[in-house]
Amino acid sequence: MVTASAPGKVYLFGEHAVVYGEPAVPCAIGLRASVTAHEREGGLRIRADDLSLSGFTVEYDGDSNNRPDIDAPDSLVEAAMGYVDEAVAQVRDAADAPDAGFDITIESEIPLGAGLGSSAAVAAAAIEAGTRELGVELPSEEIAERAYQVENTVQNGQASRADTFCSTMGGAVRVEGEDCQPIDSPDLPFVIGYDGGAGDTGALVAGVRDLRDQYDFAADTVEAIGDVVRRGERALAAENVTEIGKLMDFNHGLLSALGVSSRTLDSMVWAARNADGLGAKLTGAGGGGCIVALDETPETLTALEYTPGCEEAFRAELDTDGVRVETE
Ligand SMILES: Nc1ncnc2c1ncn2[C@@H]1O[C@H](COP(=O)(O)OP(=O)(O)O)[C@@H](O)[C@H]1O
Ligand SMILES: C[C@@](O)(CCOP(=O)(O)O)CC(=O)O
Ligand SMILES: [Mg+2]
Repeated sequence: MVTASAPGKVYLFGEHAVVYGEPAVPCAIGLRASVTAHEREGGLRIRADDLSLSGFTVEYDGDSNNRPDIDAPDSLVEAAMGYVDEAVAQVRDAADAPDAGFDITIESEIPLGAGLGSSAAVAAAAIEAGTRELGVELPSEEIAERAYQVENTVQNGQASRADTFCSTMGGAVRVEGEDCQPIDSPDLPFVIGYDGGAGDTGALVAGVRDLRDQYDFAADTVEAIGDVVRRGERALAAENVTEIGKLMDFNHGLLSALGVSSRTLDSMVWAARNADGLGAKLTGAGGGGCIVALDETPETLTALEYTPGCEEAFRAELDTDGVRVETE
């Protein structure tokens, strides 16, 4: 039996635009997902008590015609189980063990569908745990690449390597197309606001793609996000936190223009701005979930706690530890 864990992340800059080849800078944070894999005689049994479908436990054999019998719409169940299914497919492929069966248990501190990269963390941790359980040790680059394949399949061929590379490597990273690099970052005073909601990553990515196809100015907006990221990288290298904050504000405006913000995400961003934080933006796919702000003082955290629609506000730190084996 092997347990592996991987961190969630916030996007300092560049989500959505990264899907179209612009650069992005996500940063791993100290909230983790843990996956335990135990080899069994064929089939798959998955226990995922943190999964938001009313804490169900499912048992099924991995046959797509034989879905778990639970009281939730099929599309929701399929989207929810997709990441684990695909991660197990990657494990079987990597270990050249097409018939390997597993008991998988997932425990996670990362809110689901909230822009903190729970899917990437679950995928990376599941691939590490599953392959180790079969006696195969993958280099971290391969775990990242296989976790990306998981996201790309579940998001219908519309994913970037940003979340999965960040979760696998830890720390701050820069991703542009296939070019993925760890980068230096000062300790940034992240404050996260969470509205208790979730967005559907695949649908939000598809919405931006449609806008981009329909309007030149939407395509220009995606490119403008790329420009913000390039300026952001320079600010990060210069450890100019004030400039990083200003660019985060700009990045949020552009994401809003692309239709991926929401009333509560906007309220939380404005609460952070009114509290004189250094900058704030939604993180991840959007639609609902989390914003990330920068503030060294307690003001933003307090303001978010009093913002209608904000369910939880907390500080987070850059976590330099990527995917790791916890017990073997
Ligand atoms: N604790 C968990 N247990 C099982 N699956 C999980 C867990 N956390 C995340 N997942 C998977 O990740 C999906 C959410 O990923 P996504 O929509 O990309 O949002 P995000 O990555 O922003 O959290 C869930 O539907 C589920 O498939
Ligand atoms: C919108 C996107 O750029 C990030 C999605 O992040 P998350 O799954 O919401 O944490 C999609 C991607 O890069 O695959
Ligand atoms: Mg995700």
